[in-house]
Amino acid sequence: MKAALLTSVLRRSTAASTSVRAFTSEAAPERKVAILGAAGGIGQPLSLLMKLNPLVSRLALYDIAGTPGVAADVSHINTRSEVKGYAAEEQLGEALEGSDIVIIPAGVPRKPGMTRDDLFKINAGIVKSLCEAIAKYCPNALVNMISNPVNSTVPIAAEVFKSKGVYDERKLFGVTTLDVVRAKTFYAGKAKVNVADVNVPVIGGHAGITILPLLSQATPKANLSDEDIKALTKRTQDGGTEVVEAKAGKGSATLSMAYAGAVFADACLKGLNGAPDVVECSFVQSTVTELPFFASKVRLGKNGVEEVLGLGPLSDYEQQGLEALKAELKSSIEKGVAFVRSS
Ligand SMILES: NC(=O)c1ccc[n+]([C@@H]2O[C@H](COP(=O)([O-])OP(=O)(O)OC[C@H]3O[C@@H](n4cnc5c(N)ncnc54)[C@H](O)[C@@H]3O)[C@@H](O)[C@H]2O)c1
Ligand SMILES: O=C(O)C[C@H](O)C(=O)O
Repeated sequence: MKAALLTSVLRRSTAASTSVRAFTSEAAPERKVAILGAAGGIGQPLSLLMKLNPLVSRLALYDIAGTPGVAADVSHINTRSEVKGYAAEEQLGEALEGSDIVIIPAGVPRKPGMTRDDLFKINAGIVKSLCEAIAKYCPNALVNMISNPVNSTVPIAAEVFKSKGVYDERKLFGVTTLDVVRAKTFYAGKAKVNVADVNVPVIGGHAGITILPLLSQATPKANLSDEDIKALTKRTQDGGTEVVEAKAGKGSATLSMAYAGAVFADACLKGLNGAPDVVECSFVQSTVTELPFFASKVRLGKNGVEEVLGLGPLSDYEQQGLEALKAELKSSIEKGVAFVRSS
């Protein structure tokens, strides 16, 4: 959901004359979206934003605690989708059945001083068991993985799906949209352009130096110095830590992540519905580099990933950044694979 669409949905949904009919008249196909971890810091605002999306007809909100309240709350909003909350593990199957997209923000967030990899111990197991349920109840759904460390949780999901014989590489996405959201905001500020007009691809992975914004490809073009480019790159790589430190022990990015997750899920829905030229960056199975998973621009379609797009021309600085990120990304991917294979 791009900013303009979100604004227009919000405007229409708060207008006195708005009725559910206004949304159903858009004749979008039936689409079920499930959110796993729906009662959390990301899950709650993401549930709100997905409830506002007119492309969603059924919204399943699952968490291990707190979902009835979130579902009751969100369900009163005057939009098309029917909302149901699922609170206990025995309800997970029903939450997942018939889903077109499953969004996963379940798991623990960072505290100051932690890396995303420090979350592996707890989140790897959570993601593995949720993916086992997805393999059983909705093996054809697109999976939008938000839980960290994304560089490892996506390979974990792939291994689970492979072990269950349901892996389709076109349907598994690590959500790296927040890196793009940040790169766009920081670039717009420095270049003094309207953020709504800005595009910045971000490649690699989703942790520290594995996050590589391609500012040489940013549009609209601006004359930035090498120092500016370095500072923007570093700020994008450290954007998550900036929020973790500002929240001082109360978690990591939730609101901007919910926005980013809603943007990415909206793009997936549009792709499923056959909209042309839907392109977003995402961490997917890839042959763009020698690494088996890599974030780059991907074209989305009726089956998920339609095409993994190349990196385009890189500056010398970006080329160095690309070489520098490979070792860490490779080891995070291997850690995820080993976790499933050894369990
Ligand atoms: N990909 C990204 O760009 C990005 C951005 C921000 C945060 N994150 C990650 O998203 C995750 C969630 O962050 P948050 O701030 O929402 O955390 P949170 O603690 O506020 O919420 C997590 C929710 O997950 C639920 N949960 C735990 N185990 C579960 C299970 N087995 N099944 C279903 N739900 C379960 C919890 O009950 C909780 O409601 C973290 O791992 C965080 O690092 C990723
Ligand atoms: O930084 C974090 O731990 C959360 C997330 O990955 C982010 O980029 O905000």
